[in-house]
Amino acid sequence: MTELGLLGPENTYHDMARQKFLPNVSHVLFHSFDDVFKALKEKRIKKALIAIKNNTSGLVGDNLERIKTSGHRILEQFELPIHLCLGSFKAANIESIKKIYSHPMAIKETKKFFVKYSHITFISSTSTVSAIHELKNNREKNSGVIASKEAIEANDLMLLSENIEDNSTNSTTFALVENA
Ligand SMILES: O=C(O)C(=O)Cc1ccccc1
Repeated sequence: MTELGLLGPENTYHDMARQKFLPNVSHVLFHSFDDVFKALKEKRIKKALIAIKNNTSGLVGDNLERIKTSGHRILEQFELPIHLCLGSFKAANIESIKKIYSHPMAIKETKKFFVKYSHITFISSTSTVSAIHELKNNREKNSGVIASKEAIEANDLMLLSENIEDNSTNSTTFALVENA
């Protein structure tokens, strides 16, 4: 059985938390929180690393509620500073961006930054890195993503703006959860 399951693909904030706090632990990356919870319930993974709350934007979906109602045990909690960046497929300036893909938490944590760009439509993805993949697959010129600098650079996108999080102390708490 694999030791740990978490939200992927490679270079999500979950993956960055894993690298920082649980390096050298065998792991498998899943496409959605639903898939992580399912694998934990079916005992395909021993533990899961799941984001539960952000210090300014509050709860991460219903993850904490799901952990509690499933009777899973929280073994440890880790806090990761979250710095968000704006990336695009082609060199562009922010004024030309019409559509932005990202995970709902990343969209929430940059709301103030985008207030003056009221023409932008936001589209939810299952993770910041899935958002990058959608953008790349569609080869969309006037679209952007909100993701980490690491994920934007690893996927060869243009970095348009760094540290766009509304709160400079932005951080997320990740729970290490065991199927109990
Ligand atoms: O989409 C990701 O990269 C995640 O790991 C989920 C997430 C998104 C934004 C802040 C914290 C976690």
